[in-house]
Amino acid sequence: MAGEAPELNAQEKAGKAFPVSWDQFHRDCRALTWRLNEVGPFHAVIAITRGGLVPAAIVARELGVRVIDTVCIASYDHNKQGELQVLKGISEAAMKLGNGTGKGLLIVDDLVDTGKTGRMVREMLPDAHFATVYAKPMGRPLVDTFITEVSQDTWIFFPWDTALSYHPPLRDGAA
Ligand SMILES: O=P(O)(O)OC[C@H]1O[C@H](OP(=O)(O)OP(=O)(O)O)[C@H](O)[C@@H]1O
Ligand code: HPA
Ligand SMILES: [Mg+2]
Repeated sequence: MAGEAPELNAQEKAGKAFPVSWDQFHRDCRALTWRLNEVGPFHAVIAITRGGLVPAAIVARELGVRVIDTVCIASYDHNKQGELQVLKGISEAAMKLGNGTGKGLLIVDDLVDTGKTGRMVREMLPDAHFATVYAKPMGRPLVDTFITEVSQDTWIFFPWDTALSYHPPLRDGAA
């Protein structure tokens, strides 16, 4: 409608960009594992797909955990959050390993932003340990262990969503 402010998506609201390289991400996952090593051992890792798959693989490798399950949740269409959709729940085998409550299980995701996704998985596994590589203030209280906090108005660009590209020099008007 005329005069109404257009709805801003998360990235437009964010404004600040925090690009993460593969190398940085790998180092941050290793740093996360150092902290998790003090908390475990864990019977299994539960990756929140898709973003949690990459850190879950690295963390599981470092911790020597061979059982990895997924909980498949979609909410962001590019950078705008919609309704949460559980596309696949936690498997019966993983549920059994966590005694039905998640005890001894490690949930891994790439980040918490509003915390909606994390909250949903916590409800499924209330006694599990929840770890993310990055955290924004709104989601932070939901996470047991994380490595780097960024402000709520920052948008994190993960290496699997980005590519190297030409950047014009400052004198040609680059920001
Ligand atoms: O704390 P929240 O505001 O809920 O946001 C965090 C979630 O959003 C992203 O997943 P997304 O739904 O984009 O799916 P993807 O992992 O498949 O990219 C990210 O990987 C987290 O899982
Ligand atoms: N970056 C990438 N994906 C996301 C973010 C973010 O900052 N917040 C929620 N999903
Ligand atoms: Mg995700």
